[in-house]
Amino acid sequence: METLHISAGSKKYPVYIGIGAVNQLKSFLQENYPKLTSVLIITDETVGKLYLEEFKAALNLSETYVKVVPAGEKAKTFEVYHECLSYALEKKLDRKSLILSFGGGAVGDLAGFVAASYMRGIPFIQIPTTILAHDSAVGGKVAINHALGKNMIGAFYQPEAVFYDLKFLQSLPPAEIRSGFAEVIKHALISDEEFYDWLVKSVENLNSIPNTLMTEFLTKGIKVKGAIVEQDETETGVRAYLNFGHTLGHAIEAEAGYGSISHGEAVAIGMVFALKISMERHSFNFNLLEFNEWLKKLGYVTELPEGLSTHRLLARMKQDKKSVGQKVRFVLLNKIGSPGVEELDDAYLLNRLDAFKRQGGIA
Ligand SMILES: NC(=O)c1ccc[n+]([C@@H]2O[C@H](COP(=O)([O-])OP(=O)(O)OC[C@H]3O[C@@H](n4cnc5c(N)ncnc54)[C@H](O)[C@@H]3O)[C@@H](O)[C@H]2O)c1
Ligand SMILES: O=C(O)C(=O)C[C@@H](O)[C@H](O)[C@H](O)COP(=O)(O)O
Ligand SMILES: [Zn+2]
Repeated sequence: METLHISAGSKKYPVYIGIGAVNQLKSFLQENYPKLTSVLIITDETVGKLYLEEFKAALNLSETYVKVVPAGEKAKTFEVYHECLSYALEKKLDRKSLILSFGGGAVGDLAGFVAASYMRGIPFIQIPTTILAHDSAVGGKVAINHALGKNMIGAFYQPEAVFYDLKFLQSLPPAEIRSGFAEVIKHALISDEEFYDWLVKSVENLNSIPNTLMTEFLTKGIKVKGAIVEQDETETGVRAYLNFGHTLGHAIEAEAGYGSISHGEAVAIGMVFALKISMERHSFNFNLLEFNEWLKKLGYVTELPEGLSTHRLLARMKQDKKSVGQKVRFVLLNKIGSPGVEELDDAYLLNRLDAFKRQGGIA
């Protein structure tokens, strides 16, 4: 079992990683919340069916309520958010209650935002169940989507702890493994060449990742994320680097319709595009062709989904949270491990998007 510590602003919290991590949750609650009045587990239909009974039995607490939300991006809506708040009020949760977010990134983002806003904030704990959530469970970005943009309504609100039990990952379908692994690639690309080279060398397919390898790249990824969050909790500077691949990625998710392409798969396309621009604008010596081939071998699509308008994608990118005065600000790399944020001109971006679309990616 590995334990990391994140210090974000005023909050310092542990991240427990490993098979069986969740078995420590009950004693953590007993030690740290002696006056706990009730617990609300927020989970989704899929995770609930697979693991809720086992999870509740391991917790074995009185005054435990459960809210099951739809799986995937359907959880990150105003309606579901409202339902969770109503449920918490009906069950009389108070400021000594605690929310347990049990699921992937969508559940974590939703449950965290419920916790952040219920009675102006009650504590919550992340119990991630996807590879992707090595990213989303750490760092305190919590949010729901708006038709006009991804994660547009939310807060920075840190969890009390993260219990990352890797046994849950065994039931992930291939598409979710792929989605989550994209954020691992992102963490490698923005942090250091050694991590990136090791990752490319070690991961030749996503079908049967040995536990030791999985633990190693997830732990490395969390370390990269934690180090950045510790420097800049609320994204006034370097935290934007964690958005590498996301400016186009989020635009694709919103344009295609939330949930019709997974977050990680959209980010993978966004990273290919961002790398291409990085190479055009900087003397960045990177083997993009090889990267693109590696992604394809792992099962990623590396071109824009069919039917998306580049004008509309640009309009979405102008609405991105990093934008200032409707000027698109893009995370680019000077080299692996050396990201920066650059303002890009609309006409230039549209031209590059059109070429990316026309050529079917980088080819
Ligand atoms: N807050 C952040 O910093 C941050 C970082 C990255 C991504 N995100 C957000 O996270 C979301 C994507 O995360 P995700 O892919 O984990 O989301 P998710 O919660 O939608 O999970 C993906 C799918 O896998 C299923 N699932 C979850 N755990 C499972 C398991 N153990 N076995 C089988 N199926 C399982 C879910 O039911 C769902 O259908 C996006 O909304 C994205 O915007 C947030
Ligand atoms: O933690 C961050 O900061 C990130 O940007 C991590 C991203 O992987 C994640 O998808 C995040 O939710 C995107 O943030 P947003 O502010 O662009 O919505
Ligand atoms: Zn992301």
